[in-house]
Amino acid sequence: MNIALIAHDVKKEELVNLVIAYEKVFASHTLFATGTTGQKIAEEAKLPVVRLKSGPLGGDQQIGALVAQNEMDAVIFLRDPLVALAHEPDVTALLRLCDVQCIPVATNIASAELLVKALERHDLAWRNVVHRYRYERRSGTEG
Ligand SMILES: O=C(CO)COP(=O)(O)O
Repeated sequence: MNIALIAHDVKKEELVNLVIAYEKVFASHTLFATGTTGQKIAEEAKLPVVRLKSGPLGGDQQIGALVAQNEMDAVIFLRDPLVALAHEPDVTALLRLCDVQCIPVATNIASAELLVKALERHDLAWRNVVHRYRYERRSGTEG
């Protein structure tokens, strides 16, 4: 599964701690993250992360593009609910695309933990069907 991890500055430590606490679960997936979040996860949780641009520089939009292409299976986005950000439109667009594609998205640590437990139980295994279908269409091997 492809999992996107994003956290605003006041929430980065919470997200890193979540990744460390559920390291075994996260280690069995491909992790994507916005720039600074990804750097912290790589350094502190010692897991490989595909790092995209920093959120304010377009990283949220890059993850949004992956969601739009149905390539992202879950998004954990720990937002700071108490400040307005210059790139708020990018944040809103990403969350909207998750709703468009019906991609599970957690925006606080409580729902993030439920999502990780669902991953641990393989509740999202049906997404492999989506990936296989996309692969077959690309390679022209569909039946
Ligand atoms: O701003 C962000 C998401 O909107 C997060 O970006 P960084 O991970 O680069 O701090």
